[in-house]
Amino acid sequence: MKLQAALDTLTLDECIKLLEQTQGSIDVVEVGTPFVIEQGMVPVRTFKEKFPNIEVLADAKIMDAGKYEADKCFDAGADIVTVLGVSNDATIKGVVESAKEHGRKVMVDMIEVKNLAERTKEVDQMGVDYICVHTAFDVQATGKDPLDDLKVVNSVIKNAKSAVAGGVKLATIDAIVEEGAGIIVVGGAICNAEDPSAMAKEIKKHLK
Ligand SMILES: O=C([C@H](O)CO)[C@H](O)[C@H](O)COP(=O)(O)O
Repeated sequence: MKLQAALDTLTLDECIKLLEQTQGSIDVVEVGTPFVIEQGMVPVRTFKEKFPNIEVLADAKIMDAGKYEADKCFDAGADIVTVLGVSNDATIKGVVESAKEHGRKVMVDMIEVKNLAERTKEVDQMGVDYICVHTAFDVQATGKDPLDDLKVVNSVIKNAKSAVAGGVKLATIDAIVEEGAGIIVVGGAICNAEDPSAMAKEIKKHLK
């Protein structure tokens, strides 16, 4: 069970400080979508160079031109790239092809997938590594959390590992750990904490 820190709002210097102070706690560092929009692949290259033992995930949320866009992320040093589960199968297969060529991994983000069980079964046949349930940031305010979706995915998944994202925090981590997931993604609960490093270490203690 890995802890993925989703770095969406910190500066590059703040991220580096966090990773230096938490060595051993953060297994996967996510260059979040807002960070990619702001700085492209610069953080991916920087993290890979400075922290070769931490896996780097580029949260590109690819929706089209799967192979072409995934190539860009993997060439920059990403170990894992995200593609949206609502994308066409051809897009997901393109990302998988790129990952196989580079010897890297694919996470399918199931954000806003309506037919979750059905789509999970389909995507699970495409050679992807992780299938991630994800309560959208814009939906979290309604009180929805990703635990029920995680149960759905865990009940049908056969090949890939599950992952979970969307408002995960200290108060909800134990129920998620109990349900089980290959990767637990935590963003705001770490980045917005008074002491992000201490929070990352505390959350890591709850993982199996
Ligand atoms: O992917 C994310 C979101 O769509 C914004 O780009 C976040 O990284 C992901 O949801 C984890 O962050 P938190 O929900 O704040 O834990």
